[in-house]
Amino acid sequence: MTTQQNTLHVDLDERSYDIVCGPNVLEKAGELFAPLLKSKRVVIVSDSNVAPLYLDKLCGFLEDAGLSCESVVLPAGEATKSISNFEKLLEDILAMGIERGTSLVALGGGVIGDITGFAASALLRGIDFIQVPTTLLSQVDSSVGGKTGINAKAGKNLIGAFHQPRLVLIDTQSLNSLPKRELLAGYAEVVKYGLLGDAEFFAWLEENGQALIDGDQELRREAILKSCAAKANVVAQDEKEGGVRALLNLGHTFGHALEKECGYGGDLLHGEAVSIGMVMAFEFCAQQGLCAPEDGERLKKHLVSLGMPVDLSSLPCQDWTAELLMKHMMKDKKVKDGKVTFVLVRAIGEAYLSREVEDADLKTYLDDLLKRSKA
Ligand SMILES: NC(=O)c1ccc[n+]([C@@H]2O[C@H](COP(=O)([O-])OP(=O)(O)OC[C@H]3O[C@@H](n4cnc5c(N)ncnc54)[C@H](O)[C@@H]3O)[C@@H](O)[C@H]2O)c1
Ligand SMILES: O=C(O)C(=O)C[C@@H](O)[C@H](O)[C@H](O)COP(=O)(O)O
Ligand SMILES: [Zn+2]
Repeated sequence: MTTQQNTLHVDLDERSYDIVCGPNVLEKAGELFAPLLKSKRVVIVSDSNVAPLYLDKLCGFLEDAGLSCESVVLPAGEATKSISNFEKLLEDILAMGIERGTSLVALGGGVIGDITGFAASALLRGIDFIQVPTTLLSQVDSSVGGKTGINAKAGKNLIGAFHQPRLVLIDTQSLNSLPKRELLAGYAEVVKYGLLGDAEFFAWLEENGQALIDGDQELRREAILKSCAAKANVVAQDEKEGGVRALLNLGHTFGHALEKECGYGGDLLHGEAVSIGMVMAFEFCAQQGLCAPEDGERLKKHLVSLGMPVDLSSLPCQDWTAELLMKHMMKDKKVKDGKVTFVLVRAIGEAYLSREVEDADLKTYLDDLLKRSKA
């Protein structure tokens, strides 16, 4: 069995950690976790889809290395990132009688990573956790960087903490069981790295995206490593999003507003919202004369060629208005003195932050978009 593995490093002083990526690296969980743990005890948090596939395997590898393994399994899906599920998760873990040396392990996608990391940040005033991401989205984005949290009635990810993992273990083989819709949703965050600062990577994705989605293991590994390296570099410069880290939010101010409006029940996945949100960012910039319209068209063409959503017309949730979406955008964590910080684009590979967007211009764009999507 191949275990060709690569290691990247997230450089954050005493909170630094490795990202270990490769096929079948799950088998190495015991030897990789053991030196990092403060005690031999780990609690694995997973979801109802992932647990039947990988929980026993992971536990087995940990037990082979002399570690003890308990688990909590949450329902699958975005709705799990709620205050009530968070409360239940904390109570369930506390009922196990954990100590400060106990570590949590997030085994699953971004939902499990986000809620588990947040639980780790809060339990006993902070315990360690390890990320074992099993979706493309979580392998290229959510497992790295320490943003943890849950959704609130007011909006997406509004309750949380920065809490870095001790290790990210990416077994690229786990993507073989991932449904195609989820793979494509994760691919949106891969495309994001090209758009925000690496036009060459975007061109590489235009060339290789289809084969990657179709299952080429080597291309997947390359794209995951490239994405993680880009994210690690940004996070090392700006751990708590005082500046440059906000670029990782390209497409998210629009995307999170759409997610909030669709509810968190699976009608619109996070990555799908990001796909549409990035196209909206390019369209808005083209309308404002900030970016050539051809760049947005090129982006759309690539996303459409893979079967990804690029506009609102296909979505089952359709009750939105420009005012409603703008109200949701005002809940964005990048709002300062009542103004949203937007991630805008000059071209593919050239994103920048702006607080100059006028409400009237945004409303004109959204009104026009909504009219087009209902036509
Ligand atoms: N913290 C961050 O920096 C960050 C970054 C990006 C996204 N996010 C968050 O991540 C979440 C989305 O993550 P996601 O797209 O991974 O969704 P997810 O965690 O809901 O996983 C998607 C679906 O795939 C299933 N699944 C996971 N791994 C599988 C596998 N290997 N085989 C079969 N099924 C599998 C899950 O059970 C779920 O049904 C959102 O809440 C988003 O806000 C956070
Ligand atoms: O890590 C970051 O920083 C990101 O913005 C990555 C995003 O892909 C991710 O969706 C993140 O959770 C959004 O952050 P938020 O602060 O807008 O909730
Ligand atoms: Zn995202």
